[in-house]
Order: sequence, then C-alpha cells, then structure tokens
Amino acid sequence: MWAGVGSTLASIMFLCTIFQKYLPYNLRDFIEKYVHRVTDFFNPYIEVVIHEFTGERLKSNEAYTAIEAYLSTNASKRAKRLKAEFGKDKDYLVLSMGDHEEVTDDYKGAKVWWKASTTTPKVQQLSYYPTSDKKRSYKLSFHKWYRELVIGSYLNHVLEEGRAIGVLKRQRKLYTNNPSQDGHRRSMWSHIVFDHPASFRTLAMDPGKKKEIMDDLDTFSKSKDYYAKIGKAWKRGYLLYGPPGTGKSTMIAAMANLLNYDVYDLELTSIKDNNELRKLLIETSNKAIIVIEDIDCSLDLTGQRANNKVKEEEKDVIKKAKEDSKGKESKVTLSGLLNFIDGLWSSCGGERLIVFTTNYVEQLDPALIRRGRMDKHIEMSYCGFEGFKVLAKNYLDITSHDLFETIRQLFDETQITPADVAENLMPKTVNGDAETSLKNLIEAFENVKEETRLKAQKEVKDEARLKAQEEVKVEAILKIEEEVKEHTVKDEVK
Ligand SMILES: Nc1ncnc2c1ncn2[C@@H]1O[C@H](COP(=O)(O)OP(=O)(O)OP(=O)(O)O)[C@@H](O)[C@H]1O
Ligand SMILES: [Mg+2]
Repeated sequence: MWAGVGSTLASIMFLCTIFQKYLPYNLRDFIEKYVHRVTDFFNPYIEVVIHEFTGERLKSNEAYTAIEAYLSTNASKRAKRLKAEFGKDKDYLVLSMGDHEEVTDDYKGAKVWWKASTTTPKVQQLSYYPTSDKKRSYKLSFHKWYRELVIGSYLNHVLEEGRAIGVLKRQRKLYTNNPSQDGHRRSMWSHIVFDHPASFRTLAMDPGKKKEIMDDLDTFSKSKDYYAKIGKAWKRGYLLYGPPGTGKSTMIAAMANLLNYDVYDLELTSIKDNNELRKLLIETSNKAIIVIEDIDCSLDLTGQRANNKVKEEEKDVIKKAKEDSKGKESKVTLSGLLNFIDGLWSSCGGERLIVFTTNYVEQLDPALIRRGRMDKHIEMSYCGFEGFKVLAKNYLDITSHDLFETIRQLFDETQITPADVAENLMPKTVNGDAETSLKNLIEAFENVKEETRLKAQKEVKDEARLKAQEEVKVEAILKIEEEVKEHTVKDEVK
C-alpha cells in the first residue's frame, strides 16, 4: 500500500514541477485559486497562524509569547523535540516545542493541534529585529465543528493561561535606551537580565511609610478594572526625592521585585527629540517601570518659569555649556516629556509605573510633578533608628545589642544617610563581628558630628567676615559722602 501512496505522491510532485515551470503566470494563478477552493471544500479543518513578530517594524507578538508559555507544559509531556531556555533566576530550564513539532490539546470535548514552524527567508532583509532572520510561528488546526468554541473561548483561555505562566516563569529584564544614531540601528532598547536583590523587607525607612507605599503598589497592580471604569490609562507616577544615598534607586529595584515588573531605565540626554521619545515609549511592554533618574540633571527641564529666576551670569554659563555641546544636545523638551507621561501615547498599553528621582525637588517645574502626573511624592530621607534596625538585621543579623541605646541617641542628634549606615555596618573582615561594626558606626557618627560642627563654625565665620566686609564698605561709602559734602560746602563758600 505504501508503495502505491509513494508513487501517487511522486506523480503529483512531477505534475507540480511541470505546472510551475511551463504554464503562464496568469493561468497558473487561476488554476491555483480553484484547486484551493476545491480542496477547502473537502477539507473540514480550520487553521490559525500566529507569528512571532508582527507589523512593519517587527514588533514582538505578545500572543506568540503567551502561546509558547501555554504550550510549554503540554510540550514537555508530549513533544519529541523540545527547546530549552533558562527560566527565572537561571535556576531551571523552561521547555518549549522544537521546530516542526506538533502537540494536541483537549478543550471542552474539542481536540485541537498546535504545530511549531520556522521558515528562513530566501532573501536577506535589513531588520530591526536583533536576533536571527528566522520567522517562527505557531499554527493551530481544529475541525470546523468547533469554530465557535475555539474562536469564542479557547483562544482567550490559551492567552490568559499563557500570560499567567509567562509571568511566573519569565526572566525580568532591565532595559536601557540605545544612544541615538543616524541611520539604522538594531533596536531602541538593549536589555540584560534584571536580578537586583533589593526588597521592601531590606529597605531601611519608616515602617509606616513603607507599608503605605507597598499598599499603594499592590492596589495599583490589582486595579485594571477600576482604571478602565474611570476612563484613565492604567499607569501611576512616583516622584522619589531626597539627598544622595537615601535609597531612591534601591526603592525602584524593590518596587520592580514586589510587582514582578521589567525596568526601563530611560536616559533622556541620549534621546534625539520628542519623536524618538514617543517611539521609545511605544516599544515598552506592559508590567513595566519606566525610570528617569536625576530628572533635574537630565535636561533643561526646569521650564520657563524657573528660568526667569536664573541670574544673568548663570544664564551666560548655561549658554556657553549649550554652545560647547552643540550638535550633541537632546531636543527633548518639557512639553515633549509631559506628553510622554500623560498624552495619548501612554494609552498604548497598561500596567506601567513612571518613576522620577531627584536630589533637588524644588528645582523642578511644578507642571512636571503635579498630582495626576506624579501621583505619589515620596521623600527619601536620612536614616532613623527604625531604619537602622532594618539595616542591622540585614547586615549583621542582629535585632538588639547593648550599643543600640547609644546609637538611638546619636540618631536623635545627627543626620546620617542609610548609605553611610550600611557602609559602616558592613563587616570589614571575613570574621568581623557585630560589635566592631556597631563601634565603626558610632565612630562614623562622631565624624559626621565633628564635620557638622566644623561646617557650622565655618558658616558663622564666613557670615562674620561678610558682615565685617559690609561694615567696612558702608564706612568707606559714608566717608566718601562726607568728603563730597565738605567739598560742596567749600565750593559754595568760595
Ligand atoms: N533606605 C535604604 N535601605 C537600604 N539600603 C540603602 C538605603 N539607602 C541606601 N542604601 C544603600 O546605599 C546604597 C546607595 O543607595 P541608592 O543608590 O539607592 O541611593 P540614591 O538615593 O539612589 O542615591 P543618589 O541620589 O546618589 O542616586 C545602596 O546600594 C544601598 O546598599
Ligand atoms: Mg540613585
């Protein structure tokens, strides 16, 4: 029997070759169309193809990723050829269907087939897509009896399950925008695996404030329906401000870990213009934190209102700096950034946080940080005794010690950043004990105290010197005025 099938196939292939080679193009097209119609009439199966990349710019297709995740369980049980990739934290492998593999799935009594395909285009194309030229896709086949069931509910079921599996298994990423270049470039964002260990548990700050922020994030992540109901894009802005070393960047990592989000670290100075800023935003995924660190230094975003206050000589310095960097400077403007945050572009996806950090909140344009754009303003401040206890637990694994009382008093008297406390608590030798670290901290307090005292002394001296100079100036002016008066009187007498 197999010999018969083989010879029939061979004859069909031969006829096809003749058909391709010798028939005129129009006739060939015409015949192909009708052959398809005839075969479709007898073929009871429907096919749906899902490609890995879509659109002109080959944007990755979220549906493909979800299907890949959904099929991973099925594939590991049934497929013969599997692909393996590192999963979250690189401590296990995630399996997916190998090329040209087929698996079946059962759903509410219906049987469907999934097939993985890979094709390599014959003509090499210029592409933004960073990896290979291969085009991957999944093909779903099912009997036409199940059309409504599959299209109406099975596909949604696959996407939902796939997304949920993907969130659990995916490696989170830290993206940075590539410097703007003329001509072609690979992609707008580069990424590495995000595995920062920071968490809210290890973050030193006031416990009440910490809980408030965690609750806020939790509420946000569960409010998809609420945002849809009030007609707002599902996004939230956070402004973190405070002196250097108070944990702003650490807090962002803790937020990403809490919510299981990707992080997009946006460097505004390497963006050419507002248009490029918009394109970058479009290419961010959902479940993401978009971060602009040191927003006050990023661009001249202090706005016209603030610029009016700038003194003339400062204006000259700014002008010179701008001239020096001519050609290199970014043309992203304050209004471009405002559009980025709350314009139409932010409606092109959901579940995104936008976080700004700054050391100088008072220098920012109020429009940039008003509520509704930056919904929550969080001051990251100097370390308090409660914060110290968190750090002592993290670094030394202790919750109490005889020296704690001394340290508590020192916190009342002196301002010190969590970064300084952390640095001093870190054991300096392999066998360093807790007491040595605590004594180091006390010494650091003494140094900070001494520095503050010297600084205050210097300020008093400077002030006194300025006052003395002022007095000398006033005396000199009075003397001159006196002399002028005397001369005038003499001249009048003459
Ligand atoms: N609140 C904190 N809790 C725990 N660790 C902290 C905290 N603040 C700072 N640290 C420690 O100090 C280091 C520096 O902190 P971080 O980079 O988060 O400060 P920052 O506020 O972002 O500073 P900058 O304004 O200079 O960017 C961190 O690596 C962390 O180890
Ligand atoms: Mg920082």
